[in-house]
Amino acid sequence: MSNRYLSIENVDMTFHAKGVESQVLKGIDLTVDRGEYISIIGHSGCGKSTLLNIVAGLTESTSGAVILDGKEVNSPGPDRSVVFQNHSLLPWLTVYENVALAVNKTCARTKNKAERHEWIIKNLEMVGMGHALDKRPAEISGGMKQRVGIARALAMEPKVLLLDEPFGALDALTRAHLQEEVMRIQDELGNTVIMITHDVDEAVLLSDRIVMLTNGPSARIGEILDIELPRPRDRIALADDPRYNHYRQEVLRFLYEKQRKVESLAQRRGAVGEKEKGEKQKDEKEKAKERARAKA
Ligand SMILES: Nc1ncnc2c1ncn2[C@@H]1O[C@H](COP(=O)(O)OP(=O)(O)OP(=O)(O)O)[C@@H](O)[C@H]1O
Repeated sequence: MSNRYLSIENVDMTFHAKGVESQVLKGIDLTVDRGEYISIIGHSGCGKSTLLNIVAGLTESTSGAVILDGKEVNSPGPDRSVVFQNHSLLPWLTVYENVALAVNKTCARTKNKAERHEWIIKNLEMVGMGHALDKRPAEISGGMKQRVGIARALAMEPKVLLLDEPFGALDALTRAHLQEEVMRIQDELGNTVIMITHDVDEAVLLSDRIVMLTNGPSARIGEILDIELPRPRDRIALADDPRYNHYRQEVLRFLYEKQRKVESLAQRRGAVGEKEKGEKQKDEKEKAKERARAKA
């Protein structure tokens, strides 16, 4: 049953930079149910991060609205925590202190000091970082930093977790481990998640729905694919599952079709440009001949 926990309503985004206006998003409509895992996929530069930033309240849309649990989103808030591709941990704080900073801010009224301490440890243990509480970011690997970032985001108990290519900077093995962790945590906590990814397998493995954006400018939602694979999901078993491969093909087909359209548009523009150039050269030659004739 749909409960429209989060709704993105007719969102447009136009940037104005150095006197140039560029429309990035046009008429984005999407509703997300509580506990749903949504991936957003689309070609580079189409506006995925812009859309996520609008939901996060970091960017104000030109028109339209984002409604979360009955309230309009107008600014960043603890009900939406964001994990970026490159960790945003404070380098002078330890792993524990990085999470504590967020927890002390968001749970000051709901948890006493001892409860907050337990909560910080619990969230770090959930992502397998309970052994490194006193390490500073420079002393741990990229994958570990992302784990801490995810623990920090989860510890804030957000209504929506926003993940902007959270595994994009990691090697394949670390990436796979973290995907497993996120699936396990998702099964346990039932978070509502919106994740940007470029990775088709990752999108199919983790999502309930994949939202595919058309190429910009003025990107729209091109298609939405329901991923009806039972959970928990096992990547090895899914590799031979015809449904899994069908979903992969669907996303790839969408991305390649969009790419082909862009290429043929660019070729057409190039051909038109060449034709115009040729005609201009012909005109100039004719004019030069006329001038020569007039002189004679
Ligand atoms: N603050 C801004 N001012 C002007 N233009 C911007 C701003 N932020 C983003 N853009 C432009 O909006 C377009 C979409 O950018 P965005 O980062 O949302 O795309 P994306 O799909 O997330 O890209 P990628 O997959 O490469 O990360 C780009 O052309 C970008 O240059």
